[in-house]
Amino acid sequence: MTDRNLADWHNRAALFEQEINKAVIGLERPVRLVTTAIFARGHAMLEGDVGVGKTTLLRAVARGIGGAYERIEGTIDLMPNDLVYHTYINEAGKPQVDPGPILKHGEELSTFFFNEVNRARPQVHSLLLRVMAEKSVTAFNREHYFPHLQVFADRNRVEKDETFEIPSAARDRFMMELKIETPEDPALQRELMFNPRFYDVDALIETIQPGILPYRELNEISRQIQHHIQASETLQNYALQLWQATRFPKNFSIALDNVDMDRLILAGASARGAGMLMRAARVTAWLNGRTHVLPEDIREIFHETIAHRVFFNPTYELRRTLLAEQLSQKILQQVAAP
Ligand SMILES: Nc1ncnc2c1ncn2[C@@H]1O[C@H](COP(=O)(O)OP(=O)(O)OP(=O)(O)O)[C@@H](O)[C@H]1O
Repeated sequence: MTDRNLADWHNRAALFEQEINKAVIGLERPVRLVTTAIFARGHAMLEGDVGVGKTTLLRAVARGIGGAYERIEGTIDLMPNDLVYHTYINEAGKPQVDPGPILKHGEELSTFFFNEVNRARPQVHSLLLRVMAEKSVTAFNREHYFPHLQVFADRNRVEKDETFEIPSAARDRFMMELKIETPEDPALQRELMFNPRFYDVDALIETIQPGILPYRELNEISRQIQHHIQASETLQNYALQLWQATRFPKNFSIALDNVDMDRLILAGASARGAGMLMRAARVTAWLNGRTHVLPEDIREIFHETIAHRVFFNPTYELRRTLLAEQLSQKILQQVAAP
């Protein structure tokens, strides 16, 4: 792949973001983060209330990259097999087995949206984990591969009844956790409320130019970006310090109000998490038009790639969202950028 190719992909990425921002409004930052995850080939957890545009965003993404899109609802009675196949009585009155949402598009599956993932049972989470990590499942006596698959999940954060928290290991496999919120700008709120364009999602998605980022080429372009975008030794030292600060915040004089810093952290970010931080930072540098990562590229994606990997003592877990935000902020404040 040549520099010209990368430059061409850079233009395509800009067009892609522009098109997605036509379908969902006021979500420029989440759209940038999702674009980053796409080029870093990472899965993402979306956090947001109902009806804030998550499905619209992901359908727009699927149209922008091409390939097949599937969405599944997490429910308490969902079984792992429901993802793989479904059985029913066909018109001839005979039992029939059809491939389920994961299998039915084969290698064309590019975007899989697991809505309300915390309503599904742990057995379902473990299947999802395997699909995310290995991009394959075993079914009908053979292995099925999904080399272009990217998983997006959404966690219902309003209702906690009958929910199953995603285990730490599963959360670590998500490259990012990002917030999707209703825009605060009154002009955008007026648009969403009164412009009929936003009432019909199917028509809205149709307006997006299809296949701007051909999904079959994303793995290769992602590899090229990781090789092409440099991280100097000084930058590496900075990134290492940030990682250490998630493990031993006290060593960096990080203190949060009303928190015993000796007890806050059960485990800091994993090595996988630290690697994902740099993968995302390289893509951010590339999207920002650079050939070298700068501290600001890391800072741009630090919270979304790292906060969900830091495990708090159970006494602090209840206040996780707030504490995680404060911790990220303090780390970025206290670790001196070169
Ligand atoms: N920021 C936004 N930009 C464009 N449309 C939006 C936005 N927020 C909400 N909508 C509109 O609100 C409706 C619901 O959006 P959508 O189905 O994408 O939400 P959701 O977050 O996936 O909700 P749920 O979790 O209930 O499925 C759609 O008609 C969508 O066009």
